[in-house]
Amino acid sequence: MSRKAVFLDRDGVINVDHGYVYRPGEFEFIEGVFDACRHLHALGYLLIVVTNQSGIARGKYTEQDFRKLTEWMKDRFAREGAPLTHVYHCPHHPDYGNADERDCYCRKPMPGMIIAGLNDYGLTAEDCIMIGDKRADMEAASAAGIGKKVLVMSGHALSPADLDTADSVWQSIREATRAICQ
Ligand SMILES: O=P(O)(O)OC[C@@H](O)[C@H]1O[C@@H](OP(=O)(O)O)[C@@H](O)[C@@H](O)[C@@H]1O
Ligand SMILES: [Mg+2]
Ligand SMILES: [Zn+2]
Repeated sequence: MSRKAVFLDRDGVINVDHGYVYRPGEFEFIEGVFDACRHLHALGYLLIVVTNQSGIARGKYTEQDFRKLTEWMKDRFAREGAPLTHVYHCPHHPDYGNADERDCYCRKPMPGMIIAGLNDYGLTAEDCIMIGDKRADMEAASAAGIGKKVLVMSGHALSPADLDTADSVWQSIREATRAICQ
């Protein structure tokens, strides 16, 4: 049997994007995210987070701050019966750091984090789903050959051109999952 995953963007999909969130106190889970992820897990999807964290390159918070928040978030998901298999992050931004960091392959819309997940867990890209709140999420998924690209409106404002990059658009991960699991 092929192995499949749902690749989840973090800010705007799992939690409200208050802008460069790095403390549990400011991490506001989006309504229905645990139910949705429990459901996807029960259907045999691995739950893999792929998140741009340019707040690290920008000096807003550190790798250690990010790691602490991630451990806390993973613990919450585990206790809700929806364990996260892996959280990949890109700490870079094109305006900061050395040439390699500025031009990295992991910052979405580049597909590096998704490709790492496909390889690390032996996944079939065509059977996987990406859920994101920005065009960059859809473009990264497309470049990695992900089978289903889903945009949600619980994060950034989306233009008609952005909406065109997705296979389907839903209010939030809750509605997206209901549709996927029908
Ligand atoms: O949505 P994901 O990939 O999980 O994470 C995005 C965040 O790291 C931040 O990404 C920033 O974009 P820039 O990185 O500055 O372009 C802005 O969109 C922030 O509001 C947001 O918090
Ligand atoms: Mg996002
Ligand atoms: Zn990167």
